Amino acid sequence: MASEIELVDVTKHYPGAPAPAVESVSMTIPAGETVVFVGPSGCGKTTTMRMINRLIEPTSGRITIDGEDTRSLDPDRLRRGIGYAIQQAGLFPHMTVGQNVATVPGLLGWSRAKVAERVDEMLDLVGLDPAEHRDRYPRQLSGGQQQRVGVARALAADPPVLLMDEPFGAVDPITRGNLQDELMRLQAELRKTIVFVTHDFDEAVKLGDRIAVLGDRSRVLQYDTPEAILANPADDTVAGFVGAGASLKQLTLLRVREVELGQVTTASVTDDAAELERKLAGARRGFALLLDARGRPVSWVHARNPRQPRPVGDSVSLRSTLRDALEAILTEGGTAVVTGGRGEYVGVVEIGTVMAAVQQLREEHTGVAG
Ligand SMILES: Nc1ncnc2c1ncn2[C@@H]1O[C@H](COP(=O)(O)OP(=O)(O)OP(=O)(O)O)[C@@H](O)[C@H]1O
Repeated sequence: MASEIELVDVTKHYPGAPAPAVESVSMTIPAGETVVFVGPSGCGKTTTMRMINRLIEPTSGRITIDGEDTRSLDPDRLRRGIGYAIQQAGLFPHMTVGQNVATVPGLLGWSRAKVAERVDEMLDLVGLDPAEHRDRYPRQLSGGQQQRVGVARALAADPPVLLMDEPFGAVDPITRGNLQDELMRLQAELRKTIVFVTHDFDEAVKLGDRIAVLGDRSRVLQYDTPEAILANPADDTVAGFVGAGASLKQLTLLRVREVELGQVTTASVTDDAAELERKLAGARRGFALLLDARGRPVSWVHARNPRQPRPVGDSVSLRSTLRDALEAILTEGGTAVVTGGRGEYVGVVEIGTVMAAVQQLREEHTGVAG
């Protein structure tokens, strides 16, 4: 279940402030997509997001959820239908993890049994063992675990919309990466409409189906897919925000399975010396990849020096990103070996393939934007 959100000419002018914090923002957030608001500090991301659940009342303009004007709804009722997760989880410190997750179901008057069942289901969903964590207090959890509980609480009443304001801002980079992966896994299953605020463009690229790059007063500088924004930033401000390394970031969006794999000559570890020599003589580039009896890559062998094979180091799978493939190409000396589901050799990626993929993305998106 997911809902479309529409903002029409939405403005927020805080009382006494010389200028509006958000001015005349219009955008449609499609049902079931993750839209990331990204922009510099103070540009109005949080204000824009909080107007959706009316934690902040717009000064003017209209916000609808599935066509229904949010002003026509009771604010408390509206908020119970919208999950909300914030930086440092915002858990109630004097309540247990279980009680925190149970907040909205409790307000909605669910039976005790149904609430208890839901709490365990949610903790499980975010990767926390319910028996172990249910009765702890937030201070007894790590930062990353607290964020997980924050996400579990936001999802507890199965809301069609989820607002997330820098939810992973306060944890170390590795935990942050793990939490991002978890959110992507959850979203692939749940398909909520998620509005996610961050000032980290890389996080936006990773999580967003679309990114809204916001400028001063939440002006929408560009609203598009990560691929399109990386390939073709709308203006210099967006380009500055995309930052250095746009091509490398593009490579994180492409998977090895999406490009055409090359092939190298292969031989088997069970081949005798004569057979190996014959194969090497026929090898176009003077080397072959040795596979074990189950077809898994073992080592490289050169015609020049067939008795001294070099073990295959870094290989990638079909699910790996092209950025991982590039890393393997660089460490392996020109060719990344690609393996399938059972670790078997399926092909190779070479530098030309990677360059062609980036080039093609650029051409596609220049075409669209022009
Ligand atoms: N309650 C308030 N009263 C007056 N001004 C406010 C209030 N809340 C925010 N502002 C101002 O509105 C502007 C936008 O703030 P907002 O928090 O929406 O930006 P943001 O993009 O989310 O920033 P950050 O990334 O730093 O969290 C800022 O100039 C801020 O000072």
